[in-house]
Amino acid sequence: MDFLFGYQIDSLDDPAILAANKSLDIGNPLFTVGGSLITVFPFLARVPAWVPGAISQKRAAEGRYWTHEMKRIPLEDVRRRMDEGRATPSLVSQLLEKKITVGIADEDEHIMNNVAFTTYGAASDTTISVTNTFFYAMSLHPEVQVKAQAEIDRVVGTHRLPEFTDRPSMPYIEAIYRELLRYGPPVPPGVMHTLAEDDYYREYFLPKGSQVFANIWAMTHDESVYKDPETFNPDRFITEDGELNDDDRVLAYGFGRRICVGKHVASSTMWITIVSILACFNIGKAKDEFGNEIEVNGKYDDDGLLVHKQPFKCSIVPRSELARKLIEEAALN
Ligand code: HEM
Repeated sequence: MDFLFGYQIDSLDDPAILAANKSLDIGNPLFTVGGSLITVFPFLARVPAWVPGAISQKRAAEGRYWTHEMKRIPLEDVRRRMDEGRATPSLVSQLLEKKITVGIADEDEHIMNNVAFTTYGAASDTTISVTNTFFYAMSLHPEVQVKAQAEIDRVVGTHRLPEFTDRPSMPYIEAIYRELLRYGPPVPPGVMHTLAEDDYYREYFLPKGSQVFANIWAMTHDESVYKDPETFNPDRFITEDGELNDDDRVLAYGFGRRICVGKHVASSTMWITIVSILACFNIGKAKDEFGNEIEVNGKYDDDGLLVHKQPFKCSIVPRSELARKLIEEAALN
């Protein structure tokens, strides 16, 4: 929101975040085949919302309201701050600036507003889902952390935080990134595509206009490609010589011309998150008041499009005094 609108979020109760969550919670299930009969029988979309049983229309109307709010709140905020001369640079503020100085078409403004909102919707839940899977996987796999931290200490040392220039020298961290997106793709069924022309899949004829899903989950859990697919194992991406193998497809970003346009941002965000956290913290199982380890809840919530880890307890402690200082310095900067 900062990058898009210069909108500062101080709490999860922020009205823009509440509106975004409502919009996505209502909208995501409608997006999937099982989520609404309309996706199976498109003619049902013509049934008015007042008809008894037209649940999807009512949900769609509710979703439209929250989507409108999700766009209105940060947009009005950036306009107000520009009027008061205290807007920070952002995608939308730059466009509105341009509108005042050289003028832009209403259509362009409309597009930019929708791009900013779509980007938020597409970027937030996916990145958060992978981050939660990361904490989950680390709580269960101390041996992965030991290897990762040995690599970080060898390449970065212990007196600074990792930087993007370190990325090529860290095959094991790269393998963790790849394995996270293989093990827990945030959009397991992929996003529905519509065929632009007639096609065949094996002996099946698929007429133009058919809606198809490329099942990301099935591909990333295909036993013939990924042995023991339910196990979190970054080493599957490492060769015997300790180098990265050539499986750099990251299927979790989808396919074709509608492939995730944010995949490079996502890759950088996930990489710096993984490496910075592992540089500074040890993650493990939480303990109860008697010192016994609390089992980690392995379940995910699934709205038919996106999956999110259910809440679980874990322990997150600084690796050392030096790490604590690095964290404090980073927080102050
Ligand atoms: C780990 C993080 C992410 C994952 C796993 C992910 C995954 C996906 C997937 C599966 C699609 C649908 C692709 C298809 O139709 O085949 C998609 C679309 C999209 N993603 Fe991402 N995404 C992530 C992060 C982001 C970020 C950070 C941004 C923006 C900065 C973003 C922006 C978009 C947009 C705008 C689309 C729609 C593209 C279109 O329909 O043409 N995503 N993403």
